[in-house]
Amino acid sequence: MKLICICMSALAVRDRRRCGRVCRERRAGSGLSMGSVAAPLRVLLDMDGVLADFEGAVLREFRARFPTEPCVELEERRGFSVREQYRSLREDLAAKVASVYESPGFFLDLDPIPGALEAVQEMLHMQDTEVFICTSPLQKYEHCIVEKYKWVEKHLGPTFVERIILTRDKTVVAADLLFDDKDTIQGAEANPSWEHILFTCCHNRHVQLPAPRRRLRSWADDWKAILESKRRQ
Ligand SMILES: Cc1cn([C@H]2C[C@H](O)[C@@H](COP(=O)(O)O)O2)c(=O)[nH]c1=O
Ligand SMILES: [Mg+2]
Repeated sequence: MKLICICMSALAVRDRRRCGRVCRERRAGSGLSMGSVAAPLRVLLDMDGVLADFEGAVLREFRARFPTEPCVELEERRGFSVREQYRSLREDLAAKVASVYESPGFFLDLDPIPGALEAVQEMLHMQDTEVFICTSPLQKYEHCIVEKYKWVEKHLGPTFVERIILTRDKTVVAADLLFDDKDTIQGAEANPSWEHILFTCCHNRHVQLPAPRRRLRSWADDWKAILESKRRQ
């Protein structure tokens, strides 16, 4: 059953969030009460590192363009920023690795993460579930932005393009869940409405998550159980 709160007519983000929580509490209880109806579970999916293989492509293209330079193997990746890890190898390698992911065609040609496209399609067709892609463009955004749109159209179809949220600050987007490979997500909103599920990627494998934070190890892991547990909250 689809959930829409009557009090949601006030479209302010904070109101929508409060409303969602109230509705879920009521769903878990004995039934709906006057003034509220069921609201869908809203899921945000990050793109790079969750749907699209940014890290694999950086390494492959870096090796192709700079075959004599040292590089960082995926097993050696630590920390979100590939640029900073290359800088720690040698200062000038930061600009070289940036030139790889800032090149035209880089974002369009990213391979899908195994199982991601199938999971997204399945999620999209789940009842009481809204799926959006929530992705951050590079600061040097010339090719990145249009290629992210084209990637979604190519791999998920033109209607999914309507579901892209492009923002440098994901904390201000209202949702129930955010699947993202970045271990720390900060922004203007100190208490985002979503629960961040850390999607395992080469650079965050070694991060120890404090309870009650949760991970999804891959798209073969039980993402449906995470959605269902959130619905029950
Ligand atoms: C240096 C560096 C940059 N990125 C970029 C790639 C994307 O433009 C954003 C993250 O996008 P997402 O869809 O929110 O994952 O930052 C990166 O991912 N890793 C890096 O090391
Ligand atoms: Mg990411």
